[in-house]
This record gives sequence, structure tokens and C-alpha cells, in this order.
Amino acid sequence: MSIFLSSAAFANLSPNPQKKFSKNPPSCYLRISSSSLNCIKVVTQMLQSRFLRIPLSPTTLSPPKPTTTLLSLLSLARKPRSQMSSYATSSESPKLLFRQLFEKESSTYTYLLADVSHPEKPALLVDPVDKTVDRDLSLIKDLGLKLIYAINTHVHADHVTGTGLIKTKSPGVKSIISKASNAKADLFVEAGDTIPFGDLFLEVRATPGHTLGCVTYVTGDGPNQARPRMAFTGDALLIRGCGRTDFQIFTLPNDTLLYPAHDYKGFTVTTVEEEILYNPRLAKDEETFKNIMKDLNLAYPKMIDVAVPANMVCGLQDVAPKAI
Ligand SMILES: N[C@@H](CCC(=O)N[C@@H](CSS)C(=O)NCC(=O)O)C(=O)O
Repeated sequence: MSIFLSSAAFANLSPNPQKKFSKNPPSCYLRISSSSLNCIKVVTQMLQSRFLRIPLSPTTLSPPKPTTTLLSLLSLARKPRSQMSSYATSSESPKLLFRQLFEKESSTYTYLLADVSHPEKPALLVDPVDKTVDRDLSLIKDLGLKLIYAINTHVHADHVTGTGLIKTKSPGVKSIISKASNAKADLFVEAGDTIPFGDLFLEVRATPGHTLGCVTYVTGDGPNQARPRMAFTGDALLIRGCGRTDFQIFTLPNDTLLYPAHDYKGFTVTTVEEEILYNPRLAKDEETFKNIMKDLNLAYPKMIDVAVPANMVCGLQDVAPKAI
């Protein structure tokens, strides 16, 4: 079974002044198979749980299964290691040129993508760093590409973006960042937008947590687009980790009252200061935090298969698709 959602409904979009920038108009329909939806919903819940530190449901505290961890909410993670699929470690497309570049002081990856089958070889850089701009521009020149966009996944805290410097050195290049970041750029994107370069394109997905404006750029779905798809996650998801989320809540004033979405112990309210001092999970180093989360042995949420698909359509699952 496939579920059809308008991209606006899917991403809970407000009207977007940058729509002219999108390749696909907002009325286009995104086709999501129920298995993809399953995957999206589980990852969404996992990330919400991770970022907001909220147990997934009351049932999550029920008797543990020995191998159940937060990650095991992903059905893939339940497979024994020996049964893990051997996926490709790089994508292929007759059109796409892809390079992963590294800046060692901040351990930052910059990604270069270009449509080399297009006469102009239009290219974009994701998360360029000021210190490596010359290297990146020199590579782009060597490869005969035309840089059109310098894109950020978010407002970085550990390095200066290369986009400003790139614009002074290559005046035709447009900078892009999410509208939700509140940063300056030539173009602003939000969930559901697409960024075309030649016949290829990136999709924008909102992945806030590390910062409010964090987005993930995903390579397009369709003929000639990269297979497998590639997602540039910024700091939302790191390999075997994720970006810190303390920037969000713990930068609020100490007396800020915190009202969570759940409580399983009878508490009703807390403050930033209290949680900084006494939260038994967050007042720990990262390794201890990971172990605590792993050892929670959270069970598969009872309602997840019903709740998430329904909530993805605002609880209107029984209403004809046209009305949603
Ligand atoms: N030591 C580095 C910053 C390290 C750091 O905090 N990294 C961030 C992403 S850049 S703001 C992060 O989220 N790390 C998560 C993790 O698991 O390491 C510096 O001082 O710049």
C-alpha cells in the first residue's frame, strides 16, 4: 500500500516565499511507501526521544528484552550483526560527480556535488569551511565545474562557513541556508524545497535538534539521480552519534520552567537549573549517557504502528485523502 501526501502536508509546511526556487511546486505529491513511512516514523521518534530525552511511551518501561535498545526500534538494528545487509558504500549515477572533502582543525566534511553530464557542469558545495575554500575552489576549477551554490546545513558553532569567502572569490555563487536558521544568505530553504543543479537535485528535510534551523539535504529520487540516495545530515546525525542538543534547552535562563510531554514518576514541572544539576542522564559525559540510554532496554512502543502513520496525516487517516 502506498500513502500519498502533499509535500506540504508531509512536512507541515507554511507558505514558502522561496517556492520559485523549488523545482517541484508545492502541489506535487510525494509518494511514500508504507515501509518508508515506517522507517521515517521510527527514526522521527528515535530522534525526538534522543533530542528531547523523553522516553518513548509508558510501555517503554515494561520488562526489558535482553537485546532491546533505543536503536533496536529500527527493525534493521534488531538483526544479528551477521545478517546486516551489505549496502553499497558509494552512490552511482551517470551524471553525478561526488567528492567528500575534509577540514582537519574542526573535523568537518565538505561535500562537492555536480552534474557532469550537463553542458555547464553545475556544482554545489555543502558545508564549506573558510580555511579550505582555496582548496575547494581549486578542485572545482581543475574539474571544470561551475559552482552555483554554497550551502550550509545549519549555523555552525565550531568553524566559520566558507560561503562568504566563496562569494567574494566567485561572485556568481549563491549562498543557501534554512529559513529557520535566521542566518543571512542569498536563498532560504525549508522542508519540501528542492535545490536543482543541472538535471540533479537535492531535497530539503527539516532535522532540528542540534540547532533549530538544522536541515538535511537528500539527493533526489528519480531517473538519473544517485542510487543509493545520499543524505547530508550536518550535525543532526553523526556516524554512530548525533550532534549535541544542549545548545537548545540549556542555553535558556536557569529559571526557565520546563514542561515535558511525558512524566512517568508524578512530577509536573522542573527548571533549566534543576535539570543541569540533577538530570541523571544529561549531567553525565557522553559515553555514560550512551550507556544509560542503551541500558534502558526500551520496548517497542505498543501504539507506534498505528500512531505514527496517523500522526503523519494530523490524525486525519480516516478522512478521504483529498480532504487532508
Ligand atoms: N571540540 C570541538 C567541538 C566538538 C563539538 O561540540 N561538536 C559538536 C558539533 S560542532 S558544534 C557536536 O555536536 N558534537 C557531538 C559529539 O558527539 O561530539 C570544538 O571545540 O570546536
